[in-house]
Amino acid sequence: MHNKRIARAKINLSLHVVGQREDGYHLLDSIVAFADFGDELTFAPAEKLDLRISGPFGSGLSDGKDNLILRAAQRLSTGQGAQIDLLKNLPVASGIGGGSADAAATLLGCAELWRMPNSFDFALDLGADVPICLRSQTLRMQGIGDVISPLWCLPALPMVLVNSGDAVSTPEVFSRLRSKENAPLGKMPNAEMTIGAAVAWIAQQRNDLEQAATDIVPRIADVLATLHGSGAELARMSGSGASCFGLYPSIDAAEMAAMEISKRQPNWWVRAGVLGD
Ligand SMILES: C[C@@](CO)(OP(=O)(O)O)[C@H](O)COP(=O)(O)OP(=O)(O)OC[C@H]1O[C@@H](n2ccc(N)nc2=O)[C@H](O)[C@@H]1O
Ligand SMILES: Nc1ncnc2c1ncn2[C@@H]1O[C@H](COP(=O)(O)OP(=O)(O)O)[C@@H](O)[C@H]1O
Repeated sequence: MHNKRIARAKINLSLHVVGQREDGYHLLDSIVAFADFGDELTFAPAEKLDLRISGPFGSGLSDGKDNLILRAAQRLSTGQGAQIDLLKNLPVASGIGGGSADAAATLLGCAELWRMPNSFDFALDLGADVPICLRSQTLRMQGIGDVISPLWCLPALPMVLVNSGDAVSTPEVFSRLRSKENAPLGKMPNAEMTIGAAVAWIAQQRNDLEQAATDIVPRIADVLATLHGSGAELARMSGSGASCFGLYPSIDAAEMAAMEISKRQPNWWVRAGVLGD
């Protein structure tokens, strides 16, 4: 009856802002991949909906109705309850979609517990990143997150993810963006690439939110410089920040770099892992 899910961290390998809708939401063109680590959620039968939170980033996160987990469960429930336990391993409000990944894991976990079909046409209302987190696979995201296409050309990518402890508000970053109409993603290769070719192609793309986020949190520039200094072949911010990732030629190189960064910056959150399906 119980079930357990990993809400994998989402990384925007590139994020182009290509326009703005009349309701203020920005149109994106983004390549998204998922890490092999994330928050851990368990779902068990219960009379009512209840959420318990633990883990390194659990304190300060509300376990009330505003938590995306309870919002997702409430939206799906037709009266059923569940005991949901969250081990919050991912930093909050950090551009890696932890809240959206938790919401997506909750929809899947509760649907299994309640023997309901996996059909969540309301997912986008919970957050722009929830539909992609339901897929948790490498993909291209367009529109505001509602247009999703699979991507086969990227190999598994060794990476290090770093957060300096600075939370950034997504709406604030978007509101500071100077140019709202930028070039879309470059032409996509149609055959699977080597790690080197993939990194070279990703390097030609951009994160259009990086400058606006760095204006709010100047330390993002230090995080990027540290990743470059640790041997990353590419370093970039994810989402609206402030987490940044580096890509490396091998998992050994990524693990060595993570150890080196942790030694130099013991207060930063640093994780080595692999991005891909
Ligand atoms: C920017 C992205 C890129 O993957 O990632 P994060 O930085 O959040 O991880 C996402 O689009 C974020 O998705 P999500 O965090 O679910 O956003 P939402 O809760 O729907 O939106 C929060 C607010 O951000 C702004 N917003 C969000 C998405 C978008 N395409 N345009 C926007 O202008 C709006 O002001 C909105 O009210
Ligand atoms: N389960 C949850 N995990 C993380 N954040 C949550 C959750 N529920 C609600 N939130 C709220 O959602 C906002 C965005 O959080 P998050 O998804 O971590 O950001 P981002 O997409 O930038 O990584 C935060 O301000 C946080 O307070």
